[in-house]
Amino acid sequence: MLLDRINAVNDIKKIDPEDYPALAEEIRQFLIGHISKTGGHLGSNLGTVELTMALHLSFQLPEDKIIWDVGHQSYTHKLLTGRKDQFDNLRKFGGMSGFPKRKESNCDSFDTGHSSTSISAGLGLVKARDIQGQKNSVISVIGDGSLTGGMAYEALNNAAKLETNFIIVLNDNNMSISENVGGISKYLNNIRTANAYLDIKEGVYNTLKDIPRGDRIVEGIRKAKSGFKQLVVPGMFFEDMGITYLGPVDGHNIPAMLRMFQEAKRVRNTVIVHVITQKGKGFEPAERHPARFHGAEPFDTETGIPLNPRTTANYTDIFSTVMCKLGARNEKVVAITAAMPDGTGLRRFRNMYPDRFFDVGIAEEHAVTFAAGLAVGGLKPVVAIYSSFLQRAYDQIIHDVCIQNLPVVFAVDRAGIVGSDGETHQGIFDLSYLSSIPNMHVMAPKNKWELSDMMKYALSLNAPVAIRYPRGEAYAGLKEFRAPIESFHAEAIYLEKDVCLLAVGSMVKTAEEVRRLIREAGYGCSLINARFVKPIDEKAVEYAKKHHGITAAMEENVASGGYGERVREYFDTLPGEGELLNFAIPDEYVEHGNVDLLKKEIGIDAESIAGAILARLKERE
Ligand SMILES: Cc1ncc(C[n+]2csc(CCOP(=O)(O)OP(=O)(O)O)c2C)c(N)n1
Ligand SMILES: CC(=O)[C@@H](O)[C@H](O)COP(=O)(O)O
Ligand SMILES: [Mg+2]
Repeated sequence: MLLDRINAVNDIKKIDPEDYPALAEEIRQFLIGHISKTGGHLGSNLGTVELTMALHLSFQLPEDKIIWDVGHQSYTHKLLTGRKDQFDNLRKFGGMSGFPKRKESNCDSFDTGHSSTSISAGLGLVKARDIQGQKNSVISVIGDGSLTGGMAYEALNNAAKLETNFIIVLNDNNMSISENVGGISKYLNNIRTANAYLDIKEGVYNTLKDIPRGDRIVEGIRKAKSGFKQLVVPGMFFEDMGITYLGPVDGHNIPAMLRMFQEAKRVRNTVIVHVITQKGKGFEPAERHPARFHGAEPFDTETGIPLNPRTTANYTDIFSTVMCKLGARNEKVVAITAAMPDGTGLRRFRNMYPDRFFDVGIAEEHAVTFAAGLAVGGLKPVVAIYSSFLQRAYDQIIHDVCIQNLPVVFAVDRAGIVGSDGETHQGIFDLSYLSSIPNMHVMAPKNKWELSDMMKYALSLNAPVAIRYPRGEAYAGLKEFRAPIESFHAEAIYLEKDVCLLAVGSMVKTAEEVRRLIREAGYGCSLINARFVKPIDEKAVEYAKKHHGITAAMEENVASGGYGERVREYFDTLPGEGELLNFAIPDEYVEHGNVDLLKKEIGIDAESIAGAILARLKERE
């Protein structure tokens, strides 16, 4: 096996060039074999095998710096930098991350996870290099999807005036997670098509040259080609900015890329190398369904069929269904996604109401201000964005939506611990960052029915509302508790003495288990579903304080600025013996791993919470 000879960075340079195709094939089989068991970002990694090999052959790591945009395509890079043995624990708690991590390897030069950051970070590394008189290369690898993000253009604008070498590799597979969208995607498509056209022409020239008077015909065509070239010359958009454009080059042809990277190294300014790759290459199901294999759960390597198909609805499914119903009821309802029509469940809405659906690309900031414009224009926008990606649009939420008190509904998916994607993707800040904004309403459903009810309620409010719900299975318990949503009121589920649990969203399910354990220990226990995190229901807090024992505020969010802190602000002003304990995520980042395991680690699982409450009750007795 060629892979057996790759145990450390730069070992690839010892491989005979004739063996590169065989090595690429071994890497593909390795990735398919491992990701089929652990899950992970399959399609993007299969597409970048040769590209990564060419980069590692052309540059000297760790001195040269490669920055992987998003970082979900960095598995081959991990393999080629001595991390082969860690793939069994890919994205598992304590195991190797699915993204580049500087703490994991000195060959990972910048941590990523969110898109469109690589050019800014790369430019920073270039400037740091130049100021310190260093000579290394800096290479930012960005996908065509990530090139729809505004930050990439801010960085290109800045990089255009550079007078030293900075290499940007545009990894163009004509896909974001789903189909790529917008003007830039169309522009890149034109380059690809024109390139294919020019290739065909080369074939025609060669044939014509061999026939009588063929030379003169070829000359005529060349002239026509020049005119054509003026219209569609590859990369003029970048060239006009002052950035050198090279390519396009076949991203599965290692010798061609090696030549291109040598040329790129000689450029004395910012240079874009446009590389064409195929997402999912080498695994037929992923080639046919690139969106499905973008982020894969464990699957059968023969068929690509998931090993553990889902049998229950998740919150995204519920949101998807309710959006279709709301769209039918009210034609002013419009839906916006930032490049996640599948992840957010909006594809069905798009299929039913294509004119009222907008995929704006990986552009969360724009999505929010665009929604504000739609609201001012008289429509009812619903913006569906994952909790951690919505962090991008904080100013837009304040400046464009909330100051004007506009009726924009934020469907905040993946709120809470998301699991294997780790630090960059945990949705653990939204309750804090949203609750601190005047005019904003923040809600969280306890179960699948409540998500539907909250969506309907949110659209009836003439103000900004955020509804946050977690990744994964929608809770189907507590069905019998479905009191209508009333403005800013919590929902009483069980009322007893001793202990009172005030739980937010996903934590209501945990609270049921906490309550069971507390009652088993001989205490009474109330359970209140908070429903609103902002404004908080003060009556519920007053009721909680009447318990002489412990009140526990429970949330899947950081403690700082979260629900518990808001409760405490009021709780401490009230008379009574009761004591408040906050159960939330401590002031640290939560790494990747199984969700239940992570909750246990940080002490927000049922056993930990019940144990802490019972211990405190005993101390008080
Ligand atoms: C700010 C932000 N929004 C959304 C995402 C989710 N996301 C991850 S990869 C991806 C598509 C990236 O497309 P591209 O850069 O072309 O890479 P490919 O997956 O095609 O390899 C998206 C939308 C993200 N990581 N960061
Ligand atoms: C890399 C990235 O940001 C996305 O692919 C993300 O991993 C999707 O997460 P979900 O699997 O929760 O949709
Ligand atoms: Mg792409």
